[in-house]
Amino acid sequence: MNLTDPTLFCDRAWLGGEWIAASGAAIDVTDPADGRVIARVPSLDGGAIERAIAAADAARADWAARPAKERGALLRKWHDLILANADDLARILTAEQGKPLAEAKGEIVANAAYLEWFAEEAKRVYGEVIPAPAADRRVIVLKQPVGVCAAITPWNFPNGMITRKAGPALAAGCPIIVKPASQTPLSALALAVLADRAGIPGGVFQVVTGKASMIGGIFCKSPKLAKISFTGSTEVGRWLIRESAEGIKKLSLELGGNAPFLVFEDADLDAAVEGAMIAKFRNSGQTCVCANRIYVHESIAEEFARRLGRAADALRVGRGDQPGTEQGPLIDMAAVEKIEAHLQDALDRGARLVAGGGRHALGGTWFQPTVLSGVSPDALLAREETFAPLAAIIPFRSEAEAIDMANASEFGLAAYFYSRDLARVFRVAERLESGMVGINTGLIANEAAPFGGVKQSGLGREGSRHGIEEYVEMKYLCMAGL
Ligand SMILES: NC(=O)C1=CN([C@@H]2O[C@H](COP(=O)(O)OP(=O)(O)OC[C@H]3O[C@@H](n4cnc5c(N)ncnc54)[C@H](OP(=O)(O)O)[C@@H]3O)[C@@H](O)[C@H]2O)C=CC1
Ligand SMILES: O=C(O)[C@H](O)CS(=O)(=O)O
Repeated sequence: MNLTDPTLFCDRAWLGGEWIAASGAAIDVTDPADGRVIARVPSLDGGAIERAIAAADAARADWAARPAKERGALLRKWHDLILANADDLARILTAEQGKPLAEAKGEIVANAAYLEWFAEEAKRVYGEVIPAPAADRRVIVLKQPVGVCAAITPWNFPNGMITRKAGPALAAGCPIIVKPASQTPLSALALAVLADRAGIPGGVFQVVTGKASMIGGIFCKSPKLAKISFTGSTEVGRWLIRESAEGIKKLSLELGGNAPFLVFEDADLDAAVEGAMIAKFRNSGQTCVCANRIYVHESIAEEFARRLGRAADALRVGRGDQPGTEQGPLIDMAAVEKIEAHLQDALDRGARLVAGGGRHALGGTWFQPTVLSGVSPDALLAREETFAPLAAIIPFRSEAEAIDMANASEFGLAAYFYSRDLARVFRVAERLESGMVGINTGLIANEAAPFGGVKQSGLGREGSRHGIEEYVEMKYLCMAGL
């Protein structure tokens, strides 16, 4: 990997301030570009997970009692170390996840910004003094950390999904235990090396690796653990709700999406194509906010398809660590099989192939950036998240029809639309059923904005001043006889 600092490549779990090497059961970490095993990380047993929770619980009071400014300073130091080591972190990320190096570095830098943001927000967790209904009373609201938290994170953003959760948790005064995806634990462990270097206590930020259902089960049942923040599939999100029901855990869930992308007849077509390329093909189509259903007004649908197809054909497909690569491999063969099923279903229902259309000549899990036009609104891909580089163009006749089709989904994470008509911009933005709407842009996430969904796309928000509220409880003090 040619790391400037080889100590960032770490294959041990970070538990209570100790590095735990694999002894017995282990998880192979592979490079999706060639299937080569690049590391083996421990598959911890239940006892180790309980020890991590105990270590977090032991660290809880001291961490919560530290002045917010001090917690913020440590977060800031961690942020600075991440930026200083961004090139190495990007190499590790690309090796285990496959995305192009430039995108990997983009993920790291853009999401380190959440640490910087919450380092500042730590100082602004304000309580309230509320005018009381009686003269002898005072109503005061304190905001206090919820307690020990766990984060379960996915493989598509192995670095960013951790800083987005750890930033607000640590800022609010909560220790956090991270269970990264088994396919991409090395980015999480590199972050732990830097957290330790920044001076964040061992029990306050931990990374455990192992069997997901076992670890998730312990998180859900432990009375010492107050909250779980999860990003991943809706299926696992539902499972976490069920498993944690007994102990009434707090949950933040960032689940599946099925983003509609609407292009109206008054749109700037070049801008819409550029936005669709980002919203569809970033991370090879493996983001939860990826455009999955592209609805284009029938008067411009063919022209839009032609331009999008040309742009998709021009994408440079290759290994993420090769200069100039714009599209890396998919994470695994299951992802390849899913895109094939969605593609075949759309073709069977009459769609026309504009670009790509199958596995890439590179073999493995590479897939050609693919564009379809004339897709039926009933196609499988209109109902299920494809999570792969398949852009499906579905023509529409009227604004009302476009909005109805966009909202005909149980998901509601992101939506996008392109229009230059100001009245339409407000009308459509207000009617779309999603937590986030990109208007004349295909890129919406940033640390200052509340990221999250409605309907079955999840619960809670990450980023912005609202993000830290997920990690604090209100306590109301009722003062009488004054
Ligand atoms: N919202 C988003 O950003 C994401 C959405 N997805 C969607 O989900 C689909 C499937 O992807 P997949 O990776 O399987 O997603 P999962 O939801 O299975 O995985 C996400 C995380 O949850 C963990 N996990 C899996 N099962 C459990 C469990 N029972 N209890 C606790 N944690 C668990 C995984 O661990 P482990 O890796 O060890 O199994 C991983 O850390 C994708 O095709 C996509 O549609 C996927 C990833 C991110
Ligand atoms: O897949 C996700 O979780 C997000 O889409 C990542 S991003 O859009 O915020 O970069």
